[in-house]
Amino acid sequence: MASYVAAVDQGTTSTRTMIFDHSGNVVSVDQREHEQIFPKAGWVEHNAEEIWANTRATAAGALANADLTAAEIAAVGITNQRETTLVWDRKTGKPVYNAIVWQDTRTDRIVNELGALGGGQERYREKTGLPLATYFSGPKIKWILDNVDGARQRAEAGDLLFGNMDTWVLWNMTGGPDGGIHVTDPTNASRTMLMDLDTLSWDESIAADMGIPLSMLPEIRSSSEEYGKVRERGALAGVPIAGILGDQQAATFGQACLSPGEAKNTYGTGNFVLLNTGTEKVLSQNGLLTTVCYKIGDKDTVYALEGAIAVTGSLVQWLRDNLQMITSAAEIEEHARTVEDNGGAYFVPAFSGLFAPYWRSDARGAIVGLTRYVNKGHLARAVLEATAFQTREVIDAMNADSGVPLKTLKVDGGMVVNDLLMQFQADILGVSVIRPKVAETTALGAAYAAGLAVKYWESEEDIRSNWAKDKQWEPSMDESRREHEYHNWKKAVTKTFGWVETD
Ligand SMILES: Nc1ncnc2c1ncn2[C@@H]1O[C@H](COP(=O)(O)OP(=O)(O)O)[C@@H](O)[C@H]1O
Ligand SMILES: O=P(O)(O)OC[C@H](O)CO
Repeated sequence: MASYVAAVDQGTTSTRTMIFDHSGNVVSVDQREHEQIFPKAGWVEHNAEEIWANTRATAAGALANADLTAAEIAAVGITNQRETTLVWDRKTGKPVYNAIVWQDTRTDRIVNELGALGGGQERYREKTGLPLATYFSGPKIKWILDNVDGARQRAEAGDLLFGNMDTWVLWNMTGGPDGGIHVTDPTNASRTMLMDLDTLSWDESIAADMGIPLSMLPEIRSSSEEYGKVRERGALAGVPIAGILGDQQAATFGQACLSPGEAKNTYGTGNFVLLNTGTEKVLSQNGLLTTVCYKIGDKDTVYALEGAIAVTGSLVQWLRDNLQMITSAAEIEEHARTVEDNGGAYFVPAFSGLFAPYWRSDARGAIVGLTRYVNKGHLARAVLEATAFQTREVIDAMNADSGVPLKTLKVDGGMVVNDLLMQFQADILGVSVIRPKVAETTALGAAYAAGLAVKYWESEEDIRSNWAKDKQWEPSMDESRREHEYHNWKKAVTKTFGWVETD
């Protein structure tokens, strides 16, 4: 048996390949960022060919960094930014348009039109577990077919393929136009708004309403099984590709949230809280998504409730790149530490409208509570606090849906190195916040899915026993201040509603 398992993590801002050992420790990593393309206000795109080039480069880089060969890798898993939508030509492998990213709001009008059809919002919520929103893939596919010259005819003729980034990476890794396999898993498919959550198959009537030919949709397989082998020319040539999980579900798996009631929060470009609800599909009454958590081989499907928050770490990036107020993401903590509190300022980053629990596409960002007193330190604090307040809102919704208040929160992602944020998170939630030793839980989760399929790991118990705590933050804010701050935050949120006037 080969000694390691690899994972490709195709994220919103970068692509990395990581290699893990049997204890779940990181043996090697290679990472490349890709361009964020903003053609118009509210539009966000990626160049899919750049992403595929970065995938190839990081696979080779990760092997080289640890002086390994493909023969030492037992399996590779794929995890990815979810919902981001690509349509390409099956014969040439060329995308017909850039990938439309999950944060993109151009499908506003399409979403409103779909809501006006028979069944409206309720039909989508019951079948797919999702509210009608610009976030999901189906309306993005429709936009491409409606707006790219000739795309609809080519799709109807069977010449075009759709995929999220898992499918794009898998298809290319297994040969592209030369025998590439066109497959996805239920965690990704559950974010397209085209999959029936009970049957885990494409819903023909929803696809028909969106004008999407079924022939362009990938086959839905489980999250953990051998789909194919890496093509001979690839750095990982011959290695079985044996796991696919959307990145937030992968982090849930990598955090060993394997029993109902266990939850994690990933702090990346956005924040995503997932609560394992077991084999029961719970429909939220409080603005959360119902989604597939994972499906391991032919075992029963495990579901989750999800609080998806569009803008958290990307607000820090915005401060760095658009305002040049900081030169690195880490610098925000230094500024925030120059002051005791937010000075009365609250920053609601509704750049893509508001996701959970509001689902308001008419909201846009606002900073409220400004006076002459407010300085750079206060704003830095308000930026970090926005992440923690938004998390509190989705955890409150989860507690209301499940009826069982969360006692601890496992955290991971790029922002959890920020000590001030983690302490404020524990304070504003009133629960302990726990960071694991291996914070790369997304890639690790995909590696586990792949390693389980090839018997590199025996069972999910291995995942539990590999998990270890690094650091824990306990709440220290008094109750009245906590509730006062949270009240102000909720008031600030209402100020962003209705900014965009859609007809
Ligand atoms: N020290 C820090 N404090 C606050 N935010 C940070 C810090 N370091 C990184 N970030 C934020 O974390 C995000 C990157 O996290 P990552 O998990 O790599 O994101 P993704 O997987 O979404 O691409 C960026 O948006 C960045 O602004
Ligand atoms: O790539 P991330 O970590 O920003 O995650 C993006 C989510 O999957 C979007 O739903």
